Amino acid sequence: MRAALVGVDFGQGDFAASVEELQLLARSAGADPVTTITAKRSSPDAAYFVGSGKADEIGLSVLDHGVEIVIFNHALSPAQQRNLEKRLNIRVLDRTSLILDIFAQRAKSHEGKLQVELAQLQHLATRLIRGWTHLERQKGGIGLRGPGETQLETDRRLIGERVKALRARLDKLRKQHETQRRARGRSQTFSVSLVGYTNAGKSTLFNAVTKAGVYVADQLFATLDTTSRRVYMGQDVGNVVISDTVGFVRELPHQLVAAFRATLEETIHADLLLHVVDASSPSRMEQIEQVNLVLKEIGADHIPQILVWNKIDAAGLEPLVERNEEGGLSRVFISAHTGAGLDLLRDAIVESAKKAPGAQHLYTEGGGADLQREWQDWQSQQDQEQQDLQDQDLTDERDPDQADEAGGPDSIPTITHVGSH
Ligand SMILES: Nc1nc2c(ncn2[C@@H]2O[C@H](COP(=O)(O)OP(=O)(O)OP(=O)(O)O)[C@@H](O)[C@H]2O)c(=O)[nH]1
Ligand SMILES: [Mg+2]
Repeated sequence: MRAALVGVDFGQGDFAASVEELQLLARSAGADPVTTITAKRSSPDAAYFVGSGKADEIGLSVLDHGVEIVIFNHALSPAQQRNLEKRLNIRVLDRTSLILDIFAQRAKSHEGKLQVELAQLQHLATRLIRGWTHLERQKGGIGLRGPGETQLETDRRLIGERVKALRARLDKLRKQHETQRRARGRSQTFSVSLVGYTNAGKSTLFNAVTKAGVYVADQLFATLDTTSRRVYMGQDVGNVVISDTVGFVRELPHQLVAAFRATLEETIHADLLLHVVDASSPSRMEQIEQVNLVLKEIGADHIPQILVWNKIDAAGLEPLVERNEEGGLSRVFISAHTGAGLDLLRDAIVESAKKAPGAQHLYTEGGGADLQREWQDWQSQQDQEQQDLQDQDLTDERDPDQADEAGGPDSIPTITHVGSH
């Protein structure tokens, strides 16, 4: 499906990287991005997110490139999405729906599928407005219409019921997990979760570490999900359970974070987080921040964390262990690909396991001088970019053409895409 991508630069973070990431996301969802339209604004336009002039520019681009779908790199309000679809006469997808769609395609387990459906319905519920014609057409369908109820109320009620049922089932699964976790006696086994931005190299590292262990249990724990493995870490520590997890992206939809809480349970209950970072990515600092935001959201921000600077082969760095002023581990430089530094990482895991529980060595509590400098540089760079944007004369016109909020029959929200697959 030929797609036009739209990114608006608000002067926050690395805009080019963010647009590049949208291209990856679009491709992951099965779209073929044929053109990218960018704009610079200080704040979103209420009616179209971009200004109406920009919207028309997108419209021309759609015609020029035979585009079938327009994908925004932002969360659009239901009204903005509707107005854009009306003006451009084409399906418009926002970033949240795009990510939800990728998750829907990837979800393999029963639980994963339930979680995605829940997230999709919750997202859909916010854009439910009058004129949901495909249900309208089935009007009179059995049980679809209660007496005196409008279609909208019926739709809301149906979604609400489904959401409730999904929540109940997920809750039950969560309790089962909890029981299993207790039965495993996880207090005896030190558990490590690999977390990090998508594409940081978590799975590569997971494979490298589980193979690199002196002893690797081939067999997967039935009670863990398929991405957890037991690795023998030597006499002092014994077995350690290592889990690979779902990657994070910036602006991970809130519904998705909530729905995936159960999947991320291994992360919440881990004794140590290896926060894997793509050291060769120019936006690594921003990615670290985004991952930490999600960790906070799922209540895993209190867990000791070691930053794993991965892909040093691509970044031109050497294997290294960096410590904070108190001598705690803060950063380990490795390449999951070449295997460089994996021995250092294994030592770091062993050291953490020996110190646990209690030893907090969150990099946020210091880190080496180099890391601190890197943070400061990045932050002042962010400040500067923000300042530059404010200094500019932003004359993107405001749009008075606020479309009717109630919506007529032609302002139908796009729901085919977010239905379950
Ligand atoms: N050059 C280099 N590439 C690496 C290294 N580690 C991983 N990669 C590459 O980075 C890409 C992403 O690796 P994955 O292991 O799938 O990343 P991930 O973090 O599991 O990604 P998600 O599952 O999408 O969150 C792959 O193309 C890997 O081959 C490394 O140390 N050096
Ligand atoms: Mg992975």
